[in-house]
Amino acid sequence: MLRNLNKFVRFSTRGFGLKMSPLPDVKHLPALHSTLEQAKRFAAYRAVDENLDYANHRVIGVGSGSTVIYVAERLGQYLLDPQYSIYASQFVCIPTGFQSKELILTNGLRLGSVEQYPALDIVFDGADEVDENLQLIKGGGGCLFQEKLVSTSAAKFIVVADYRKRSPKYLGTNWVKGVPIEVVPSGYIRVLRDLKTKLKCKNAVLRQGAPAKAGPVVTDNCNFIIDADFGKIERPEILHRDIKMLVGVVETGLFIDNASKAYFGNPDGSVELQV
Ligand SMILES: O=C(CO)[C@H](O)[C@H](O)COP(=O)(O)O
Repeated sequence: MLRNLNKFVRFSTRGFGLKMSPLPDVKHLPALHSTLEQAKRFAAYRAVDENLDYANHRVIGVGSGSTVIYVAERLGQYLLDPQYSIYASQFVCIPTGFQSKELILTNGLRLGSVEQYPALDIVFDGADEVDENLQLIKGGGGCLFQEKLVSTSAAKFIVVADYRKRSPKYLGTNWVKGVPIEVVPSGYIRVLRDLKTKLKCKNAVLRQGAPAKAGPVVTDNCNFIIDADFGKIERPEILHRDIKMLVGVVETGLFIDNASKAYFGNPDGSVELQV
C-alpha cells in the first residue's frame, strides 16, 4: 500500500518538476549566516512540526515577516517528502500580504485567498512582542489588517518568533516603536490628534517609507500606518478597544486573545514554548 502511494506521489509530482527529498532533520541543518536567523528557523520548523496535522489540516495561513520565511520553507519540505506529499499537495495556503503570497508560491505551495477560504485550520505568523498572557503587538512589518483578518479566522494561531520578542511582563517593554495602527489615509491627521488628546498617547507618528520610498508607508490595503507609543501597556484589551473606537482606524496591532501558542527560538538552538 505504502509502496503504491509512494509510486503515485513520484508519478504525480514529476509532472510539476518537483524533486522529492525527505523532510530535513532539524538536528542536521546547514548553518545560516547568523545565530539569530538560526533561532528563527528553529522556532518556525518546530512550530510547524508540532502543530501541523498534515493528514487533516487543509487551509493554512502563512503570515508575514522574517521568521515566517522558515514556516513556508518547512511547509514546502513536506510537499517534497514522499511520505507527506500526498497530504501536503492538498494544502491551500492563505497569505497575509504580498510578501507571504510570494513565500507560498516560491515554496511550491498552493495559493488561496481568505475570501475563498474564510475558515482556516491553522495560521503561523510572527510577532513584534508577546506578553506573559500571550497578547501580542504585531504590524511592525506593515501587514497588520490582513494579518488580523487571517489569524482571527483560524482555529489555531501559532506564533513563531526569536527570543527578543518575549516580553518580561507587559507589551511595550521590548517593542518600543509604538503600537502599529492601520488608518484610512484621509483620516490620519484626525487619528494622530485623537491619539494624543483623547487617549493620552506619549507620541504618535505616521510611519515613513524612507529611504525606500519618499512619503508614508502604504499597506497592502492602500492604508497608512501610525506608530503610537503608550509606554508599557498593562491592559492591552482596553487600549485596543479605545483605539478601535477612533474614527479613521481600520485595525490595531494589538492582537488580543488570538494566539494559541508561541515558539521562541534561542541562539543556542533551543526553542521555548509559551501557552
Ligand atoms: O507583524 C508582522 C508584520 O506586520 C511580523 O509578523 C512581525 O513584525 C514579526 O516579524 P519578524 O518575524 O521579522 O520578526
